[in-house]
Order: sequence, then C-alpha cells, then structure tokens
Amino acid sequence: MTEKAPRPLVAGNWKMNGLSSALEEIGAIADGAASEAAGDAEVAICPPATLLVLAAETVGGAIALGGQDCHPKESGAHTGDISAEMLAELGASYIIVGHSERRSDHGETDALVQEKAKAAWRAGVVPIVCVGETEAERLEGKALEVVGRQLQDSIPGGATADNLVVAYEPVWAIGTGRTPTNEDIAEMHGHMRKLLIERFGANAEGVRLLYGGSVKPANASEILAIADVNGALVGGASLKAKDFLAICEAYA
Ligand SMILES: O=C[C@H](O)COP(=O)(O)O
Repeated sequence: MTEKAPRPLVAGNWKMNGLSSALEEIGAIADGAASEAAGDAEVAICPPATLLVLAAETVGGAIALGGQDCHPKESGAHTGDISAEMLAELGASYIIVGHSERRSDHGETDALVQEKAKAAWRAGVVPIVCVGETEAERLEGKALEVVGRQLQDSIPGGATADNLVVAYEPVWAIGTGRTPTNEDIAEMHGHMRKLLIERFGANAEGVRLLYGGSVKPANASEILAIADVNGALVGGASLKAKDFLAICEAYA
C-alpha cells in the first residue's frame, strides 16, 4: 500500500443498459451514497450518454457522473460519435476510455485510447483508462507485460493524481463471475503503481487504481482491501442500487 492512499472511487459502468425508467435506480444510488452507511468513497455512475442530462437532474450533484467513451476530436464529421466536450456539458466529470469492450468491439488501439484520454483532458474531464489482459495472455504468463505496455501506450504524458484514474480489468473476469486471486490483483496493482511512479514521479502514488471484473457485494470488501486497489469499476452489479451501494459500503 502506498503511504499517500487517495480517496477511493467506486464507479458504475452501465454499458448499453438503461432507459429513462432506470433513473429510479440512479436516484436511489444518489440517495444511498449521501448516507453515512455508504462510507467514504467517491461514487460515480457512467450511464449511457442518452441518460446523462436526466441523470444529472436526478442526482443533483450527490454523486459524480461519467461518459463511457468519447471521440478524440472536439467536433466534426463523425456520425454517431460524441465528444468529450459534449459529455462535459452534460455533467460528466469522468470518461471511461479504452474499455476492453471498445477495444474488442471497435478495434480500439492503445494509440487511439491515448488520444481519447487527451480529449478528456482538453474538456476538463478525468479519463478512466482501462487496461487488462485476456485469459490467454494470463495463462501464457504475460499479464504484467501486456498491462505494462497498455499503460505506457494508452496514458498520455502529463498524467497526475488529479487528472487520471486507471482501471485494471482482466478481460476474462468481466461479466463472468470469475476474479483473479487476491495475490494476482495485488501483484498487478503494485506493478501498475511502480510503472506510473517511474514515469510520472511520486505524484503518481495518488493516482487511483480501480479493480474491475465481477465485483459483487459478496467479494467487494475483500478485493477493495487489497494494497493499491483504490476503488472499483463495477458493471453488472452497478445496475441495481441495492447491490451497488452494498459495494460502496466496503469503505464504510
Ligand atoms: O466496466 C466494468 C467492467 O467491465 C466490469 O463488468 P462486471 O462488473 O459486469 O464484470
């Protein structure tokens, strides 16, 4: 564990889930996050972009909101895309970039992810840069190497504790109910911390390193207590306020 442990962040990634009827859950998350039981972590929800305006009205600043992706450019002829500035205007203070589903569904490279992280900075938003190995890469003993390379190539120069969040999400743990061992998570997070400090200096001790991949109420306390795990990026279990708040309570 680093000496300057940052305030943890528990962020929910709703992926392509949620119509306006889901605002009730977002409201319940905001209400619950404001209560003492929810603990000390910063809480954020990254709903589909279509819900951001309504979500901002619903939560009234009680929790943070984020986008799930952005285009590197501020504006232009990019049909179907959304810019970091647009997300910022809708109330996003975080943008997830480089999620493995974007990398696999849309062929996103580390270089593109880096451009998206820069776009977030340009818009005054903190990127949550996602990295993580596939199961084959882990079985081949390459997990540390792969994630190290993704970190190096996906994060722009100039990262600080205030402008960057990193999420380690082993691809094989996402939505599967499987998680790495606590030792493997500790090893990876320690490795990422070391690499970030080598590149960005001591300030990187404060960069929040989230773990993501099948985080549930039942395993949250154990995972979130691991050294250099400064929060979670939660998929499925963030869709229901009861489950998501139970995860946040790991920091109570
Ligand atoms: O961004 C979130 C992750 O992909 C984790 O998803 P999950 O909690 O459903 O495994």
